[in-house]
Amino acid sequence: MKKPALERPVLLDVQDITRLYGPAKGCEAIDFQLHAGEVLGIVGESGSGKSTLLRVLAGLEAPDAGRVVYRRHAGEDVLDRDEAELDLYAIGEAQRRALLRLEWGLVHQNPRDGLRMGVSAGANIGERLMAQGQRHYGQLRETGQAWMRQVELDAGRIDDAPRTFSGGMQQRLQIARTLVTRPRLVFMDEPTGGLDVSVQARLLDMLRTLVRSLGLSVVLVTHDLAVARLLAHRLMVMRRGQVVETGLTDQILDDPQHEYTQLLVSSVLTP
Ligand SMILES: Nc1ncnc2c1ncn2[C@@H]1O[C@H](COP(=O)(O)OP(=O)(O)OP(=O)(O)O)[C@@H](O)[C@H]1O
Repeated sequence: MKKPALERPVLLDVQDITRLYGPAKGCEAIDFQLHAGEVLGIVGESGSGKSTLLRVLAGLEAPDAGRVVYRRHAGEDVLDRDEAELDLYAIGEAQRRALLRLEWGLVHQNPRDGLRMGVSAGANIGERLMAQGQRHYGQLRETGQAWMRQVELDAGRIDDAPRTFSGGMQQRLQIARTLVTRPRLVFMDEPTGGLDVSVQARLLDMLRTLVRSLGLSVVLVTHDLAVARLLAHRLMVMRRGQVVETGLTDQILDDPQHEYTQLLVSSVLTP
């Protein structure tokens, strides 16, 4: 049987991260650890600092203070102990970019930010594999089609450009493009935001299946508590740049302790 996530090794160690644009604007003194195979949901109302924190964690924006440490070989064969820990903003820009390309994945809210709209769906999926060194055209195409089926897209449209796809289809393609390389760590920013409710529900269902079957380690930002409930093992509630409460998802949503969390939860339950 699989170990519960909290007993597994730490993959990401976030230490006292601060990135402020002004008082209470951004994120302040954030500390947490993400374990391998765990989905951590960061929730809070608009402007609470979720996306700022995610950008810092995902290597896109340096913090004013604090460290983001990635334990690369957590739980696996450690071949190179020297490289077991990477301090995200102490390593060079080139190494950070390589990490993002080869070992991490990022799903943006808007698929346009994560896809190349003018090249084919197949090329979008194949590109990250090629960055990992795969060159065999037939295999890239086969993997592309297999992933299109996995995210419930018509594999016959592999040569079509994503700009000819609907918003929901584009988001599926972005997910396929991100997951095809089997990233060890995935960041998601409102992955179902901006879509129709019915499209959202199907996408969420698919995401949940993928997250479970691949045993993904995910940091998920969402303002939608239903999304958090369905995907996350653990939640971190943010308000005005600070964490006000953390805990197991069911505990937080069924028995919120902080006044702000109580308000968030009750605002969803009250019609
Ligand atoms: N690049 C920036 N320059 C100046 N202020 C910023 C910048 N990015 C974010 N902010 C401010 O920081 C605060 C937190 O924004 P952030 O986008 O992190 O919140 P959020 O919780 O993700 O909200 P939303 O769900 O609306 O995206 C907001 O007041 C925002 O205006």
